[in-house]
This record gives sequence, C-alpha cells and structure tokens, in this order.
Amino acid sequence: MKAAIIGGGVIGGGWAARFLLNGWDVAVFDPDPQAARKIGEVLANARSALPQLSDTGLPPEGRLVFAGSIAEAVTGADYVQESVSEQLALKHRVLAQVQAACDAPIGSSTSGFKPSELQAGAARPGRIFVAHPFNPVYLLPLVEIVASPASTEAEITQVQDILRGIGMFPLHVRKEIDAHIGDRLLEALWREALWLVHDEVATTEEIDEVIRMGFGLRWAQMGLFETYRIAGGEAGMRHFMAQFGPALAWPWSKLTDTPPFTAELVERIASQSDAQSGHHSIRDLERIRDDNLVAFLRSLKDRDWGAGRVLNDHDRLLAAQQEQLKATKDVADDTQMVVLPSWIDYNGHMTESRYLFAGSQAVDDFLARIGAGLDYVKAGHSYYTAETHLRHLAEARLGDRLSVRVQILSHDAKRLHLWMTVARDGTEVATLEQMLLHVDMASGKPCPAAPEVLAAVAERAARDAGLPRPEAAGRHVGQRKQAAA
Ligand SMILES: NC(=O)C1=CN([C@@H]2O[C@H](COP(=O)(O)OP(=O)(O)OC[C@H]3O[C@@H](n4cnc5c(N)ncnc54)[C@H](O)[C@@H]3O)[C@@H](O)[C@H]2O)C=CC1
Ligand SMILES: C[N+](C)(C)CC(=O)CC(=O)[O-]
Repeated sequence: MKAAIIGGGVIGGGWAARFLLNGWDVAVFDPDPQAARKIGEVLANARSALPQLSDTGLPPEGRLVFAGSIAEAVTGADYVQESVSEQLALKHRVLAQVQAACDAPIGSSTSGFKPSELQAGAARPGRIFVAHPFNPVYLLPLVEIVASPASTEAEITQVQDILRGIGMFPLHVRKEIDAHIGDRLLEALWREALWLVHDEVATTEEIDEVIRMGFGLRWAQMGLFETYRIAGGEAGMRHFMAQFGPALAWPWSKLTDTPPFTAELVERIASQSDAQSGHHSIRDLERIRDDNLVAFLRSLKDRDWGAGRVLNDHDRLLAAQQEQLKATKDVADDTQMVVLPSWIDYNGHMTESRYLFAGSQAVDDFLARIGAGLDYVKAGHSYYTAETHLRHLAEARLGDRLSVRVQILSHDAKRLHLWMTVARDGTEVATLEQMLLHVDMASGKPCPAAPEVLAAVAERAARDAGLPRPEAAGRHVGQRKQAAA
C-alpha cells in the first residue's frame, strides 16, 4: 500500500512515520529543502517510541521516497494526507493538483477548516475529508474524521478503515464545525490560560503544573464527562449538574474574549516559557514527551482501557495479518520474528532466554514442515530437546527483525542434530546447536520416527548437504579457537 504525504512539516512528518512503521510505502512532497532532514528526525523519534507499544511486532517498515512534484507523489497512492500550512487558498491549490493526478481519498490535517470549505471548486469534492490528527501523530491514536454531505457513508468508512489499519482511532465528527471538537476544547482552555498570564494571575509554568499535577492526569483515562459523573458522588451526573451548573453563570472564566495579542503579552509568555523549559532543546522535549506517552499508553494497554484498548485492537489486527502471511509461506522459508518490548532486559537488549525462544520457534516451524507438528504430537510422538549450545554474537534490540534459519547437521531414525542461525539484516546475532530425540510419549523412551517424517527429514537433509558445515559446530563453552594453520 502507498500513502502520499503532501507537506512534510511537524504533522506531515508524524503521518509519514505512522504509515511507514505500519508497513506502508510513503511518498512525500514538500518544497522545503530541509524537509528530508526534518522528517528523518521525526522518524528517528517514532522508530524508538512506536515499537514499544506493540506486543505482536509491527510489519516490516515501508519505503520512504521524496517526490519532485505533487503529481509524482500521489501517482499510484491508495491514500493521500494533505498537511500543508493552514491557509485555505494554499490548501485549494494543493487539493486541485492532487485530484488532477489521482482518485484516492484525501485526508486534510487542517485544524480549523470545515470539509465543505476545503472542497470548494474541487473536481471530486466527496473524496476530500478532514482527517485531523494530534501531535505526535505516530503515538496519539485520535484522528477526527469530518465529512461534508458530498461524501457517501462508504467513502467515510473507507477512510476510517485505512486509518484504523495504522493503529488510529478515527472518530467520525458528525457535524461540520470550525475547528472540529478537539481544537474547540483546546482553544477554550488556551484562551483562558492566556488571560491568566495577561492578568498576572499565574505564569506559564504554574498553569502547566495545574494541568499535569491534576486534571490532565484524569483526562487521559476518562475524559471530562465520565470524570464529572464520578465527581457527582453516588447521585452521579444529575447531582453534579445541579451543584456546579449554576457556577457557569458566575464570572469564573472569560472564554469568549481573547486577550489583546500585544507584543508585550507575546514577550511575557515567550520569556516565561524560556524560563520554564529553555534548558531542554525541542528535540529533548520531544523525547521526554514520547517516553512519558509510551509509559502512559502501556499502562492503559495493560488495563485494556481508553487509548490502551485501541492498541490492543491494533495488535489483534496485526496478529491476524501475520497468521495470513504465515499460511502463504514456503516450507523452506526462515522463521521471522520481531523483538518485542517484553523481551528487553535491564541491559536494554534482548534477554538471554529469548535467544533460546527464537531457536525453539524455528524448530517448531521446522517440525511442522517435516510432518511432526501438533497433530503428530497429539497422536503420541514428539521430538524432545536433549542438548543445546547457544552462542551470543551480537545484541538484538527492541523492534529488530530477526530471521532464524535451520540446517540439518546429521540425522538418524531417532536423532536430529540441528544448527540454527539467528540473524538481523544478514548479520549473525546468535547460533544454536541442538540435539533432538524422537520420543514415544507414552513410554518416555526414544524410538524411531514415523517413515513419512524420516522421508521428509532425508529430503531436507539432502538439500542442506550443499551448505558449508558451520565452523563453530561441535564447539563447547570455553573452547579456544583453533590457531590458523
Ligand atoms: N502543529 C500542530 O500541532 C498541528 C497541526 N495540524 C495541521 O497540520 C497542517 C500542517 O501544520 P504543521 O505541520 O504544524 O505546519 P508546518 O509549518 O510544520 O508544516 C507545513 C509544511 O507544509 C509545506 N508546504 C507549504 N506549501 C506547500 C506545498 N505547496 N506543497 C507541499 N508542501 C507545502 C511547508 O514547506 C511545511 O514543511 C495544518 O493544516 C495544521 O493546522 C493539525 C494537528 C496539529
Ligand atoms: C495548535 N493546533 C490547533 C494546531 C493544535 C491541533 O490542531 C491539535 C493538537 O495536536 O493539539
């Protein structure tokens, strides 16, 4: 699948990373000569954060290309995401160029414009939607989908399915409205915060402490209304409304006015923000933000709640796709796996038992292919592991894609002597040498394998006979390397 990203700034970069890490090929068009560098930095952040949320492993990363024109970027695209600067005339020009070159659905990241405003003068208005994400796009699941009456239900569903497929939560905003839902709420809060600084009630830091030490923590897991339902005590929302509703008429807030945006107010806010956070670079702040978000999201995932449930649903989708892919594999294919978050130890790399696990997964695949899989075991016979020698040659890290190749070193009716190579991008990470015994499970004693299994082993061994014998086969722990002759 191919996504075209038009506009590769803060938001376009986040979209590119989300699509790429979910296995889509991505073409970006942005005339900014710095676009490739900026996207590279967003992608580096995403590569270290997003894999920490998946317990099935993300698909292999897609291919990123930078196109020389909008037409080149969108040709052959299954989905287009427009993320150019927030100017309506610019968005119209860009959307017209996109529709001149392709018929794919187009999501616009616009924070404020309504879909019917974006569609004015368009060749196929119904193919243009608002798909408004939240920063960082590669971690936050919400995307607000706003359509005009020009779009059909089927077209809206198509866009939702595409975005759900890359792990997002596509909320259909049923009525067109300036700034959709999220930005209306955020802007109300922001406006009030500007007043508090303007009136010298609080600094930027004090306002942020109020949010992050208090209600911000509640919002991430229950939102506004569910939280207030609890605040109404046993009588719930009705009591809460009766008690606090009248306060809305008191002059608590100034939500509809904006403080005069004078140079003095801008300077006050900017210098308070420098004092609060200027000792961190923007990239450092991004990494701190991402690490915190990953930790929140992981605990919500363990509780299968809110955004955590979206992550679990995405895992289930990926697992089903992996099963489908497995069914199409050839018997001789290597076993593939991704290093998952729970495999990482306190040293920051794959824990030692997982190297054995990688080998055992590959042996299970191998046994299934020679006719000694689970049905064979159910019928009373199996291969038991008698001995393993595991060598650690390099460190595997979170998100690494490992492939494990099995080679038969020798065999007879009761024994299989195997060699396994665990590799990442062609580099050996570990090897395992293993002796397996064929066992009658009722008696627990070794016995010859079934003739059809032995025939499959012989066939596979004949093919492996063409491979060089691994130089380290037969080594034991602590053995010195042979001096070169
Ligand atoms: N920054 C934010 O927090 C969020 C922004 N948005 C929306 O996303 C859109 C983009 O915003 P940002 O990424 O923040 O802005 P940005 O300024 O970081 O990026 C805009 C990019 O558009 C590029 N551009 C300008 N003209 C272009 C053209 N003709 N073709 C292709 N690219 C072009 C610019 O070179 C720039 O790289 C806006 O509509 C904004 O409202 C949505 C959610 C959050
Ligand atoms: C400031 N903003 C209006 C561009 C913010 C958004 O649109 C959403 C977000 O990520 O906060």
